[in-house]
Amino acid sequence: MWHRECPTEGETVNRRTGVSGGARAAEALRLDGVSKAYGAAGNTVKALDGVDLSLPAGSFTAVMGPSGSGKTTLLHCAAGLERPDAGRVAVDGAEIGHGSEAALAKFRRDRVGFVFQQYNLLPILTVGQNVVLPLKLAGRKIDAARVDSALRAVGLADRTGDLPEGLSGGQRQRVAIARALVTDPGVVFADEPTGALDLRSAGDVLALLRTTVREHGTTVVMVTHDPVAASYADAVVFLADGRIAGSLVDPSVEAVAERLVHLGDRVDRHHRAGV
Ligand SMILES: Nc1ncnc2c1ncn2[C@@H]1O[C@H](COP(=O)(O)OP(=O)(O)OP(=O)(O)O)[C@@H](O)[C@H]1O
Repeated sequence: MWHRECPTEGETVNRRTGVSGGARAAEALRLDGVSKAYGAAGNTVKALDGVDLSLPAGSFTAVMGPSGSGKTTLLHCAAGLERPDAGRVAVDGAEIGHGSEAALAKFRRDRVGFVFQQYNLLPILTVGQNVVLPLKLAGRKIDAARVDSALRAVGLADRTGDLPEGLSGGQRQRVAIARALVTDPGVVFADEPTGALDLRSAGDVLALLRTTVREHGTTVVMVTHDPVAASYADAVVFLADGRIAGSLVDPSVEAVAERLVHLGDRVDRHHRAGV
């Protein structure tokens, strides 16, 4: 979809953990003709309409668009949380198949990380236990050094034994980022990760995501409504009416805001015209 210097095959292999083995694809995420509709026959909403997208490994992409344009549906289909009606999705070179729910769950556990607006930490587990959870669920070896390294990366190594309730919103989101990173996923999907945070904590979380991409070669795809949040990304992909409506590389806040206004105009015109 957009281009920047793309690492060669295998170059990003576990740069974060320094663990060798298992080449990483140069293309972190690929969608070909992905469509998804909701509702019963005769009353369907086309949430995604033939979306093609290709994102390089080690990139930070924001997905933006008017309300109802399909951002969350795109994220869910790309992350294997929902099955598209048509088209193909590949994460880190592996296609999400048409297998069972269990196969889809395994795909998610092995290949993707999630960061949600409301953090989704388990309140009865400590910070360390929350971060270790994806490794446990994936049946992987519980590597204390890996958990420690993920918590150090987000600046919370000294809070391992604390419960989430003792942390601020920004700190909880940083724990959620550590939890997303601990399995070294092909792509981290973040849905409005700063939506519940004050400006300063939001800035910290966005800077952390950007550092993770820059220094560790992680690939991040973030849905946001906020042009300031989007300006932290390498590129913005715009959606309108379930279709890709353009992209912006090295986005400034002003350029993003301007595009959004025009997308809104376009959607209004479509609706007025009954399209
Ligand atoms: N589970 C569902 N059942 C029915 N319709 C749905 C469902 N999920 C999404 N839709 C519809 O699909 C379209 C796209 O929704 P989606 O949530 O992907 O948009 P969005 O861009 O993320 O919106 P927002 O910015 O408001 O969160 C909307 O018209 C929405 O009403």
